[in-house]
Formats: sequence, structure tokens, C-alpha cells
Amino acid sequence: MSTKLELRNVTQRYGSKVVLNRLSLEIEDGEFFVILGPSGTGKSTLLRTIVGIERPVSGHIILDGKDITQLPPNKRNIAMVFQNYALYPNMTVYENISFPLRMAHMNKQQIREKVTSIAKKLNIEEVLDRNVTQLSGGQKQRVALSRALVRNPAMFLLDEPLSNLDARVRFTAREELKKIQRDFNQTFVYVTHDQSEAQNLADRVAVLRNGRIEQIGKYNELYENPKTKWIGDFIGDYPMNFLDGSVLGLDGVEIGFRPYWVECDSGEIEGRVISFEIVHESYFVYCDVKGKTVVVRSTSPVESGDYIRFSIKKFRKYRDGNLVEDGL
Ligand SMILES: Nc1ncnc2c1ncn2[C@@H]1O[C@H](COP(=O)(O)OP(=O)(O)OP(=O)(O)O)[C@@H](O)[C@H]1O
Repeated sequence: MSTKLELRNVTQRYGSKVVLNRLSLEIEDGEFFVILGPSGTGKSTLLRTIVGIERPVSGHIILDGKDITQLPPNKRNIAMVFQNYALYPNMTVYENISFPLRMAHMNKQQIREKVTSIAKKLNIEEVLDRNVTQLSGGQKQRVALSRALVRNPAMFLLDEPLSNLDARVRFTAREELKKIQRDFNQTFVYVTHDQSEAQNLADRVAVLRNGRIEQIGKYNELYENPKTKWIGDFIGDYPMNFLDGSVLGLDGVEIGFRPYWVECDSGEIEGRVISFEIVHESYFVYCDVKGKTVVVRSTSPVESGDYIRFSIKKFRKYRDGNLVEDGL
């Protein structure tokens, strides 16, 4: 089962601090929806509000056309997977996964069939009798997902589920997660700090800033056409560079460009090399252009103190911090 979620003007406050500010959002059936944003911008609060651990002070949450704003969490049929997985440590894997079914008084035979079938799909059949404390991080994640999947929820909320895994396991776990989402045709709402996760997993990304959505779209749209300078700065492996438009003879605007959008060795702009780093045989050169630091990618070696020239092959125009649409 999977359904559409709508948030209408949802506001959440802790004391006088507004954490979600009239936030509206629609998440489609079967979507892998990622929420990105700096620390403290309300990402976890948003998930807790959707699942019902917290009630919004105003606004509405609609699941499949039904207003669930006032329903308690156990009546919402939304599963939440926490960062630490919240497994019951004194139980086996089987007991953990079957827990929600036992609570629902399902008969033993049905429980066994359901748990075994899910465990098979998630490749944890072999560890069903183990205590959860004896599992690897990736296995714990699969147990937490299985425990949620047996309930057949309308959607899944995941709060940084990979952040406790080391780099290598994380990569495989990420691929598995995507596969599970597709195989079970589930709607996932997924909070992360990690842009590579957003890029790889998301159908759409919403970037939160001060309790509001600054931009929403495919990761690539956010990268290519940041609606604001703030998004340009936040999205991408390197922040977008900004220079006064006058460097290209454009008045009254700033231009934004990625390090990859330039061609080095000749061109209209000159910069003095402050420092550089080498990544995959490219030089990412921090240079001073008329008192502003920009990063450009060069394939030729550089030295600090050198002067380099480059031309900007692609750029976006910004006025008052916002994208000028004809700047595309
Ligand atoms: N129970 C609470 N009582 C008071 N303030 C809270 C509570 N929970 C969160 N906050 C505050 O609300 C703001 C948003 O917190 P939240 O955890 O939603 O942010 P986040 O974007 O998930 O952050 P992070 O990326 O660091 O996990 C923060 O300023 C936080 O200190």
C-alpha cells in the first residue's frame, strides 16, 4: 500500500521558536523524496510531525485525501525508521520483525509466513534467530526496515538511516535501500545531510531553510538552476561562485557559475591562485578575482601565487539573491 501525502501550511513551534513556517508540500505515491538542509532547519521536526509524534500548531496533513492532522501515530499507518534503528535489544531478529504483528494479534502461522517472506527479500533469513546486538550496521538497518514493512504501511519516513554506517557499507546499504523502495513500490520520505545520497536516491529533493522550502525539484535542477544564491551555495560539491556581472559586461546582476562551467588557460577573467586541490586529475583552483574568491577547475597544473586566465562557458544571473529567469 502506498499513498499521496500533502502538507498544507504546516507550522510547528517550540516555545516562541518557529521551526516549520507555513510549510506546504505534496509527495507523490511511490516517490523517493529527500529532505536536505543545514543542521537545525527542522528536517527531523518535519518527519516527527508527519508521523504524528508531534502535532502542528496550525495547518493540515492529508494522507490519501484524508485529514490525519489530529490522529495519533498508531492510527496513521506511517512507518518511521530512526537513525539508531530503535530495535529491541533483548529480542532476536525474528522477534523484532514479528513484534508489530504479535501486537496486532495475528495468528502464529501467518506471522511466520509474513516474517520469512520479508526476511528472504531483504536477505536476513540466515540471521532470524540471532540477537539483534550481534548484527552488523547494515543488517540492523534491514531488520528495522523489515519490522516496518511487515505492517504494510502507507509510507516510510527515514531519518538519516545510513549515517551510522562506515563508508563502504554505506554505499551498499544505499543501493539496497533504493532497491527495496522500488521492489515494494513504497513512498519514502528521507532526511539526510549527505548530498551524494540525495543525488543518487531522490526522485525529488526539497531543501529546507529556516522551516521553509527554499527549492524543490530533481537534484540536477537544483544544481543547474539554483533559484537563489543560497541554494547555489548549499547544493553541489563546491559552492557556486558569484561575481559581479560587470566581469562579463553585465550591469545590475551577479553571475553564478560552477567550477566546472569554466575553461582555463585563456579567457576574459584573470585570477591570482590562492591555493588548489587535486581531485581525479583535475586541479580545483581557489583564486582571487577582484577581491572575491572563486573556485575553477583546471586540467593544467598551477602553483600558488600564479595568475591564471579563464572564460565562463555557462552562468546564471542573480538579482537580489534570486535567479533572473532569463539568465538561463
Ligand atoms: N523538543 C524540542 N524542544 C525544543 N526545541 C527543539 C526540540 N526539537 C528540536 N528543537 C529545535 O528545533 C530546531 C529544528 O530541529 P530539528 O531537529 O528538526 O532540525 P534538523 O534540521 O533535523 O537538524 P539536524 O540536521 O541537526 O538533525 C532546532 O533549533 C532544535 O534545537
